[in-house]
Amino acid sequence: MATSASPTTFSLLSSTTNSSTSSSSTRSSLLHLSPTTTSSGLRLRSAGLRRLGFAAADPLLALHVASRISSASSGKGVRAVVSMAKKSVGDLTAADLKGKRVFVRADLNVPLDDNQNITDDTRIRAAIPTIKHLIQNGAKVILSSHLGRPKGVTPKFSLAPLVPRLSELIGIQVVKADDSIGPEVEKLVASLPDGGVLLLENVRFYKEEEKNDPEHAKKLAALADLYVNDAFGTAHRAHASTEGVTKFLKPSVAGFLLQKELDYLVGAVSNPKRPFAAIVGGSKVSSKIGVIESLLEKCDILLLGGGMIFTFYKAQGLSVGSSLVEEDKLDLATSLLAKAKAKGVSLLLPSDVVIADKFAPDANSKVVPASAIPDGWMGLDIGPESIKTFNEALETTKTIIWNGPMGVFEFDKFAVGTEAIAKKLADLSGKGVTTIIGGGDSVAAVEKVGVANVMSHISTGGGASLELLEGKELPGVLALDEATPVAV
Ligand SMILES: Nc1ncnc2c1ncn2[C@@H]1O[C@H](COP(=O)(O)OP(=O)(O)O)[C@@H](O)[C@H]1O
Ligand SMILES: O=C(OP(=O)(O)O)[C@H](O)COP(=O)(O)O
Repeated sequence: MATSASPTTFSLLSSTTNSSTSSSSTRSSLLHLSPTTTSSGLRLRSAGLRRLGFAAADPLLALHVASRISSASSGKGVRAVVSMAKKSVGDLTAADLKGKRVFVRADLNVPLDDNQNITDDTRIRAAIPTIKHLIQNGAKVILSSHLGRPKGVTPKFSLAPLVPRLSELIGIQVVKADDSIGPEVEKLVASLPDGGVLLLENVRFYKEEEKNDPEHAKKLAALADLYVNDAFGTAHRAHASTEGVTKFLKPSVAGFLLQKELDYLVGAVSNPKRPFAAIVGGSKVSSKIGVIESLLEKCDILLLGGGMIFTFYKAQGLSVGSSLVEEDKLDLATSLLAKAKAKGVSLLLPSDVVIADKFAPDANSKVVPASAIPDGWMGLDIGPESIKTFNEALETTKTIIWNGPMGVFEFDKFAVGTEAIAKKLADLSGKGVTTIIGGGDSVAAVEKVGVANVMSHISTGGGASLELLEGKELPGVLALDEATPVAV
């Protein structure tokens, strides 16, 4: 849990704020605020928080944040709150941008099918407002992203398939580099016209990217004059292109998408309407299972699906056949089950699963109880009984955050659980429940069902939104320049 010792953090509030008694703790913080609050102080606080989107969302929450930062910075509350806002790309005008080379880190990690076709372009569309603002103000945009988790140069993880869609959405032909650093890239940058866009090759083709190697970050930075981070989906990674590069480029500012995501998620999830449910699935078990611990501090109901569940089953002594399992997380799974019980959180694991005899769209499949997965079979979706139980649990909620599909939804046979949950959330959204979907594949699933537009918020970051929910600081955000304090 982040303590917000630094006044410049951009994380969610502490567990006291997010506890089931959040509204009363918010009020008590307000009372604590009053002795140090002057009327001008309040105005400054409000101004700083409005920049983050708090004031419109919830004045009580806004003041609570002010109070918390105020106490964390020993009497320098007003200055701290104002400085907490990050400088925005919207603060940069033509005077700052014309003719300048701007390194834009986006998260263009979109799903591709076997023929390299984009199956969901949400993340590309989300990156467009920042790119357009820059080119309309005469900047030369050097656009970068990762795709997947390649080990070295891997053609199937090239960003080349993204060029046509990017060009169409931006409205100009995007030039593609075959590398992300080096003399060839430098030549392309030098020939880029004002208002032009150069897409670098997958930044993860260099292992130095994920190591956040300073020398590598310096090479990336050498391509540009200033930096914009708009990669919310990767803001929880301290990599060379998300964090290291900021040490060498000034100003380093937040893009519109990054700001929009933070504004919504910090506001909605720090003080959720209760009961508050989280649904966690997908395949990134090792990076998400840890999040469950802190979700147990914040949620009333926790539903688990996807590849996540088999580690829990195995930890309970069940056989899981050849399903996805993280052997080194078995003890953690056991302790999480115990913790949920102790905390009175309703942690639901699917009672039945759809199993397959191979990982393929044409696999033979059948529904079995979770306790009866035979050897040689793997669980690829939640079963009908589980869908019913999950739907009933969700009926009782007021806020739901969902990250990670319930099954291998890319194969029609194993998409039923994910689609049922997507439809249920759409239905509840129509009834006033706050529904937040995070993660590349989860969003793709919701798009596939055609219900994305009815959800309260579609987040381009799965892991990032969960870490924000945990109260962790996002390194990609922390590294950015603070906004200049505004006089009110
Ligand atoms: N039971 C399962 N076994 C293996 N993979 C699964 C299972 N359930 C879901 N998945 C896979 O999880 C992937 C998405 O996981 P993840 O990246 O964690 O989600 P997100 O991108 O929404 O954060 C999908 O490609 C899906 O096929
Ligand atoms: O797809 C992503 O994260 P997500 O699956 O948690 O939404 C981001 O692009 C980050 O990718 P990473 O988890 O390989 O660092």
